[in-house]
Amino acid sequence: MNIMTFNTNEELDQIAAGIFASLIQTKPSAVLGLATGSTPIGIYQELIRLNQKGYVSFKNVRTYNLDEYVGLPEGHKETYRAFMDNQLFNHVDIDKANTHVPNGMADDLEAACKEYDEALAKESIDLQILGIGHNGHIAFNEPNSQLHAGTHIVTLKEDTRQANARFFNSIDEVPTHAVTMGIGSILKAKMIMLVVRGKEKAEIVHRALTGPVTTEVPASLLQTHPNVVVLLDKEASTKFHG
Ligand SMILES: N[C@@H]1[C@@H](O)[C@H](O)[C@@H](COP(=O)(O)O)O[C@@H]1O
Repeated sequence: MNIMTFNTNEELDQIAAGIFASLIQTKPSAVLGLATGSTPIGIYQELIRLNQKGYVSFKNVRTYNLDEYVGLPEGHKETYRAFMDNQLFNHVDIDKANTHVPNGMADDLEAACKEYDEALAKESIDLQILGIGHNGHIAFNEPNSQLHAGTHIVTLKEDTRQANARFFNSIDEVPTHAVTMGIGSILKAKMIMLVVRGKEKAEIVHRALTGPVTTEVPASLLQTHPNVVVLLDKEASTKFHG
């Protein structure tokens, strides 16, 4: 596992976006696994800049997002579809038909999960970007005695809802459920980029990457993947330097 620490968020964003850009330059029809949350925003901004300057084109790129809230109405600004449109897709030359976000509004959510898995089964994600939750979750795979391999519906933990409440008017508006890609699909990606920022994540990222591999810390499963690059800001990296 390759762990890199950056003094500034700008440097982290540039290197991370550079890894995406060089993949797309060598493989214009690359398949990207994308994430939401505050962590990837700076990286997406850098990708927008590279796209607008003509260094990289998303014309033939296909994307699959990790997760989506259940029950938010279409167009709600906190749906992960709206997040992706606003933070990346609306600003680059990607064909929206090539962008995929799990459907959290389907009448039959189980069928929608199955459909997402069928689409994923036909693809091979070249590069998957991940953030980490305060409790060690990746996507919305919450700590548990067992984890799911495929796309499934999850009940969000209270601490996850609290952490995400900052994007809503109040905690009561934060959905109680989500649809998430499973750990199996995430680990199938050819390369995984885990990005972690901030001192409040220093402990959990250290535990996930150096502690026991356990479903109680879903990100610890990344230790079993052969090609993970970890990008940390200074504050998130403190436990690695003693
Ligand atoms: N489902 C998302 C995750 O994919 C994300 O990695 C995590 C961390 O979010 P942030 O980057 O805002 O700290 O929270 C959310 O719950």
